[in-house]
Parts: sequence; C-alpha cells; structure tokens
Amino acid sequence: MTKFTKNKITKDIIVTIKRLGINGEGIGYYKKKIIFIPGALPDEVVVAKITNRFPHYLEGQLVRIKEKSPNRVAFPKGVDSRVGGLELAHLSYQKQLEFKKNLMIESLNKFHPRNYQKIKVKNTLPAPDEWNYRNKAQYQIEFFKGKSKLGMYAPNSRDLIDLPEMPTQSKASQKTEREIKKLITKFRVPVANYRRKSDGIKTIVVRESFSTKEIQVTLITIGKQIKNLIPLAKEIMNLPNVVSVFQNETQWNNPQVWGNKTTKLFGKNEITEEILGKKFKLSPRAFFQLNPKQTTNLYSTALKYLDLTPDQVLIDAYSGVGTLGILASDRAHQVIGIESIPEAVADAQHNTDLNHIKNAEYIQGNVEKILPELKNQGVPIDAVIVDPPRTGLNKKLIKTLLEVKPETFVYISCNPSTLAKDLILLSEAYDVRVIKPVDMMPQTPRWEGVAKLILRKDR
Ligand SMILES: C[S@@+](CC[C@H](N)C(=O)[O-])C[C@H]1O[C@@H](n2cnc3c(N)ncnc32)[C@H](O)[C@@H]1O
Repeated sequence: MTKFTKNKITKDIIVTIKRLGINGEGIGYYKKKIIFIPGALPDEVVVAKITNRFPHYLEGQLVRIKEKSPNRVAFPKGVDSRVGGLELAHLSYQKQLEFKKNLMIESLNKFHPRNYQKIKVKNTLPAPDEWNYRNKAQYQIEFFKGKSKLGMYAPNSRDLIDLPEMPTQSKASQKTEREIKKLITKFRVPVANYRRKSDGIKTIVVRESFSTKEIQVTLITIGKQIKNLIPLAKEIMNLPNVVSVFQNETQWNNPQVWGNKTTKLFGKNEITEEILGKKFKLSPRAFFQLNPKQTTNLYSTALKYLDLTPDQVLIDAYSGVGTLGILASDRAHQVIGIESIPEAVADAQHNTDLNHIKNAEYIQGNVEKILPELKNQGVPIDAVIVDPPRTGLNKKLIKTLLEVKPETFVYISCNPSTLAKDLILLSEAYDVRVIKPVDMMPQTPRWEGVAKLILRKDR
C-alpha cells in the first residue's frame, strides 16, 4: 500500500480509543480517519503521534495516557515493549479472553455465514498458565561494538532487543539460552555479523519437553567452518537437561530463520513430549504447538466435538506430526492423516509406531489433491478433522468435502476471518453448532478455536 509521507504530522494528537484491532492495537478516529495505536486500550483517551499516513487509515504511536482504562495492568518489568509476543500484556487476562471471543463474533458478523446469528461462540478457554507457557525459544545473537545481545528483533527492524527475561517463555529454556550465550563468549565462537556478512552462530533455538523436561538445542549457523563449534556443543551437553545439540546451516540470502541442512552434533535424535497419555518424538524441525499444557485442552475439545464411533474412518487433514489422529485412533476404526511436509509425515509414522497404533496411516501430499483420490478409490470418509494454516481451507478441498459430506466434521482454526469465510461455503451442507476459542498464546492477539459442524438433514 502507498505510504503518504508528505505533510507528515508530528504534533501530538488526542484520540479516544473505541476498540481493539485484530493485532491487539487500540483503534480510534482522528479527523474521521481510523487510527491504529499499539498499546492503547478501549475507553482510554490517549496522546499519540501519527507515524504513518495511508489513504484509508493512519498509524500512531502512544505518547501518554490521559484517561486510563480500568482494565489496564502493569506491563512486565524490564522488558522492552516493542518485543513481539506481548501485544496484549497491558490488558487484564479476563479482558484478553473476552477479546478473543469477540474476534470470532466480529468475523461472523462481517462475513455472514448461513444462520450466523445462531452460531454459539463460547467463552474462551483460559490457558493453565498466563506466563512462562512457551516451550521453544528462538533467539538471535549479535555481537556489536563490544556488546553481545541475545533476543528478538523489534518488529520490521534490524534492531535486536536484548531479552534477559521473556515472561511468556519457560524458565528452563530461557536459562539454557543465557548459559549458551556465556559459553559462546568463553569458547570465543564467532557470532554471525550481518553488517560485515561474516560467518558464525546466528540463532540459538532451545526446545523443551514439558513432560520429560528434555531440552534440545539447535545452533543455526552461517558459513562452512565455525571455529570451536564442536567444543561449544560438547559443553552445552553438560547444561541441565540438555539431551542433544544440532547444527542447522543457513545463508545470508535465506529470508527464513532455518536453513535446509540439519546435522546432529551430540545426543539424542529427538526429544519426547507427552500429550493425553500418548508420546510424540520431536526432531528439531518438527511442528509442535508452543503451549503444551493448553494443547491438551485444545485437543480434548477437538476430540469431544468429534465424538467418534468405533466404526468410523477419520481423515486427519493437515496432520503435522500426527498428533490429533494418534489421539483419536483409540476411538476410530481407521485414521488416515494427510500432510504436505515429508519430514512431518515421517515423524507421524514414527509416532504411530511409538504408541503401538495399528489403525493409523499417514499420506504425504496436499489435502486438496489426496482427498479426491481417496474418495475416488471408494474410501469411506465418515469423519474429518481439519487443522489448516492461517490461510484456511483450499477451495478445491471445500468442494470435495461438500461432495463427500462426512457425517462428522470438526474444524480447528488459527484465524477467525478465514474460519468465518470458509463457513460461508461449508454452510451449504453444514450448520455450525458451536465455536470454542481456546487461548493458546496468552498476552498475544493470536487466536485458536475449534468449530463443530453438523451435517444438515434437509440439504
Ligand atoms: C496448523 S498445522 C497443524 C498440525 C497438526 N494438526 C497439529 O496439531 O500439530 C498445519 C499443517 O498443515 C500442513 N499443510 C499446509 N498446507 C497443506 C496442504 N495443502 N496439504 C496438506 N498439509 C498442509 C503444514 O505443513 C502443517 O503441518
């Protein structure tokens, strides 16, 4: 979108905040134009500066609060407020839960799927822990002008925010990150420098299993030979609960954090996490929910809504490492998982064996391609659970689902807008009984929810 910098207003303006936007920013109006002000809350009167002007909206920066909301709470001490992942940390937790319920209601009101007024959006399921819930820390490291920093970049910038404390991160993963930083200095291991494009360690990834306490470390590096990397990795293995150290190699021109090549330096191939009595082996690249305790509640809700009978064939679409299908396998006749990433499919198969499950299989490929093939082969598709990325369901997949019309249908979504849009099409054959938002990421505007769809008899 074109950015108008001409006539940029830098003077202070006064804005009354009306509501929160989908990214948790305060929304108000200035001269009839909508303005987004991060950090401001509904019903507050704030002093702000306009930072960006666009044809249809403005972006502002909070300068001072003139009239404070009763729902405002203290932002965590000692943390730079620009850091991502704490966009709602200044709002009481009860109001965060209400915000997430309202996000779904607003999406339904905006996109109007059939009978949308009758859809019951339940109260958001609170997370067991509001703080220290994240099992994975992925911090960048930088050494500049004699100072080393370890943390996350400020949004849309190369400014690395040092994070001695990240209050949503598990204590053990943060401690491990800090210890590794000290060891990097001790062993004089080079740190990658994007200004000089010099080789070294760029990112430290620490993932913790909440059930076994095992810690897996991955050092993401740039360059062929990193001096003293092996002695460093050996020493990292002596840190509490660390069971493996991996190296992942990337290049400066890779826009992703992770490169393609991952090599084990020491220790176990995977860490084991346990959810609802089933074990899941996680290799460094395997997708896994970031909040293991609340994952138990998310999956329990999905299984409750699925309400399978022992004769049903379940399709676990967008299956990742097979979590949902494996958990549902005790209650189904057969589970067929479909997932596009080959490594995740290998992990899913591995996890099936690990849990001695005989009635689940995983197919690699795109759901929109594989599901019509299964239909044409005459596979009975009695029940479907979909858990797509933020973009929602592929149109071709929706078309197949409307032809097959599975009796049982549950939709796990991480985006209320795409869920509401997909329901417009799906409501040709289905009524939506209930949507349950589940708070997987306290202190952030990130949304997750489960929808139960009922096949209409009068179709
Ligand atoms: C939100 S994750 C869900 C993973 C899993 N259900 C879980 O709970 O851990 C979405 C998954 O869909 C996969 N995916 C994305 N597009 C896909 C497609 N068109 N067909 C199959 N899988 C896809 C991604 O690789 C990812 O593993």
